[in-house]
Amino acid sequence: MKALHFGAGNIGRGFIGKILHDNGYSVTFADIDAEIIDALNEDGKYTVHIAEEDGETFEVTNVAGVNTITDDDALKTAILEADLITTAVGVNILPVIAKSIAPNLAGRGNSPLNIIACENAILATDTLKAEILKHTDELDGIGFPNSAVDRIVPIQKNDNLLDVKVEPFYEWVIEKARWIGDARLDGVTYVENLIPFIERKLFTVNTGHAAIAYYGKTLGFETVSEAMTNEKVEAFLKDVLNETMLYLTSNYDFTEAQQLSYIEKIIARFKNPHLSDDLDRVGRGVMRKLSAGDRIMKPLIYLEQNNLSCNALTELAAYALEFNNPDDPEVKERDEQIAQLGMQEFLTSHSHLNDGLIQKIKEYL
Ligand SMILES: NC(=O)C1=CN([C@@H]2O[C@H](COP(=O)(O)OP(=O)(O)OC[C@H]3O[C@@H](n4cnc5c(N)ncnc54)[C@H](O)[C@@H]3O)[C@@H](O)[C@H]2O)C=CC1
Ligand SMILES: O=P(O)(O)OC[C@H]1O[C@](O)(CO)[C@@H](O)[C@@H]1O
Repeated sequence: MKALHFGAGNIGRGFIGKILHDNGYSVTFADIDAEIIDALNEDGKYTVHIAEEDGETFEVTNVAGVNTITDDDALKTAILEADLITTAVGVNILPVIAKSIAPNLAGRGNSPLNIIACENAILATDTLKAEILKHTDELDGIGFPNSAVDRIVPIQKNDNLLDVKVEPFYEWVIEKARWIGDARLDGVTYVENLIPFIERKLFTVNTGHAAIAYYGKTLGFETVSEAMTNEKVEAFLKDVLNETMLYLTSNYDFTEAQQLSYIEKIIARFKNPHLSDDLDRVGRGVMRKLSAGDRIMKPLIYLEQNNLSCNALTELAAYALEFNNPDDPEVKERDEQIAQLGMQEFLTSHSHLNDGLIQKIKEYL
């Protein structure tokens, strides 16, 4: 069985690649990073290290690379032969990936193919499919299940370029009804209704992480585990997660007790001393994280509209507006837009906030 995975980065190698390998797939990674692609082709394998006391290591073998900029023919072959295509490139890159995939779908045989976007966004596979449909309508026999992926894999530098250190926990949830074919993946949970799982993950793990990153930076911390030693950071994190719990328990069947237990496990993951995760990585892509459907604004808008408590999320929005990382191009974009439009118009057009909420955020700035 053959899989083609776009994005040979942290999640690609440390999570998706490992699961696919464990399921007997040979995995071809497609990426623009020539160094990584060359290393994959030279070594044909890499090692995944589990970040815990006496953590195990796992060899991921039978891997190869395709350079999406220079290897058109190899990319076409990989798409034609694939039983499964996955991505972990960043949701903003999906339109670019769609352009690489679409023209190569014609000519596939009748064997089942599933295409899955593994990004931190709600229904990212739908986004990818809509982009592919802009270039082709030959999608017969292709499944497009949405999915939710959860495993913390920090940016890292290892002696071997391909090796990757990951936290022990992982969860990959896939929409059952849209999966084509009988061959299911082990290590993956298939569900009828994915939305509650995606939102629970996005508005707990990712909103929580954003709270640590954006508030932790204001206190001078550099990494998540460092920031989590500070009582004020942990208290703020819990306030934020109590508010997203209100959102989640109001919209889905999760009980408060279930959500509190989920939160407790996630806070323990954030405290993992064997992982060094930069606050700058966790806060990256600030325009995306300030957008209306993402981890801060979606629960905030709902809670405010329903007169539910949302002070901590309001404060978090203010920290996100002040987050400073000169290496994040979206920080520059945010600042340019705020300078051009003014804060009021920026939050109205980009984050879809009403005047009352904007006023409350301004009180924290
Ligand atoms: N790192 C983490 O802990 C988690 C990340 N995610 C999500 O997974 C996705 C990837 O994140 P990471 O692996 O951390 O990022 P990363 O930056 O380590 O990897 C992304 C890879 O995509 C490649 N890429 C960029 N443009 C491309 C293109 N046009 N064609 C092919 N490859 C291209 C990059 O060269 C890079 O190797 C993001 O959507 C992120 O939100 C989800 C869960 C956990
Ligand atoms: O990858 P994004 O969406 O920029 O956000 C970083 C977040 O994603 C993760 O990498 C994994 O869920 C978290 O570590 C963090 O909350």
